[in-house]
Amino acid sequence: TGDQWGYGKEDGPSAWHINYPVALGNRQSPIDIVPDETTLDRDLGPIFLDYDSCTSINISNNGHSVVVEFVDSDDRSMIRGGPLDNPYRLKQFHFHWGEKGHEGSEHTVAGLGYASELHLVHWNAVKYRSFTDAASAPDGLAVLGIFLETGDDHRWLHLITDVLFMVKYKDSVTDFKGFNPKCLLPNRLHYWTYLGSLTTPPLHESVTWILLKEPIVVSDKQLGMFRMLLFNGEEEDERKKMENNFRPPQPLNGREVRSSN
Ligand SMILES: NS(=O)(=O)c1ccc(S(=O)(=O)c2ccccc2)s1
Ligand SMILES: [Zn+2]
Repeated sequence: TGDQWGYGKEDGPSAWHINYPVALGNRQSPIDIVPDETTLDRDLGPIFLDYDSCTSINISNNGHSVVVEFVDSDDRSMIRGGPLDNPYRLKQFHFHWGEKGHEGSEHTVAGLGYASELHLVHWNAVKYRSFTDAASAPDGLAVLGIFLETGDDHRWLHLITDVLFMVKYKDSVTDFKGFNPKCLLPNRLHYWTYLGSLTTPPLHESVTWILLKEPIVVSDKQLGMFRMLLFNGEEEDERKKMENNFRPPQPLNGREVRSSN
């Protein structure tokens, strides 16, 4: 089946173009954000996150990351404003991270990576009738990216790290209800935005990226819990720690990166 990609030497980002030629496209993600080269756009309004009625369903290990899924059959958890012409529905969030003491974010800022990056994936349910249809449309997805840097314990991240042992193996899933991702936002919602793609196969060029400038702080210990996860399934002999599940920055190809104030 198509899902034979990974982050190793043989199946990693440099090989993805073989099965996913769009990997060599002109609006690929992530990118290096160079703040001095972004365009301050005064017409860019604030983003609004209406997550108060959000309904988380489960948390799972898909062999590439740990994913929390949400009910997206109505407009109960939305992102709107900023660069978006429509409100977009929250579908899932997941993380990317490195190995102990090394970088792990996907986007970089002036060449510097963060320890990890959280992606909240939303889809345009106004224009498209399903997530799948939206996922391959140029204005189908909006991903809110939040950088994680290491420091003190994050007061709410333990709600996630406490259950990671339940999803240690690929294709494991467990109930995860009542989690509101609002608790993972930084204080200020200033952002950069640009048109890009999924950062994993199928690499669809369907994402309006909204990257918050202010990182959240998590502890090394909390981030270390993510590395207890495995890329492989329980039935496999090999035990590969899930870490370094990030794609490196891709060519900007002349794209504009806009900055809210
Ligand atoms: N890292 S990222 O936020 O860019 C990202 C990669 C894959 C997804 S998806 O699982 O939503 C998805 C979306 C469309 C097709 C298949 C999976 S989101
Ligand atoms: Zn991601």
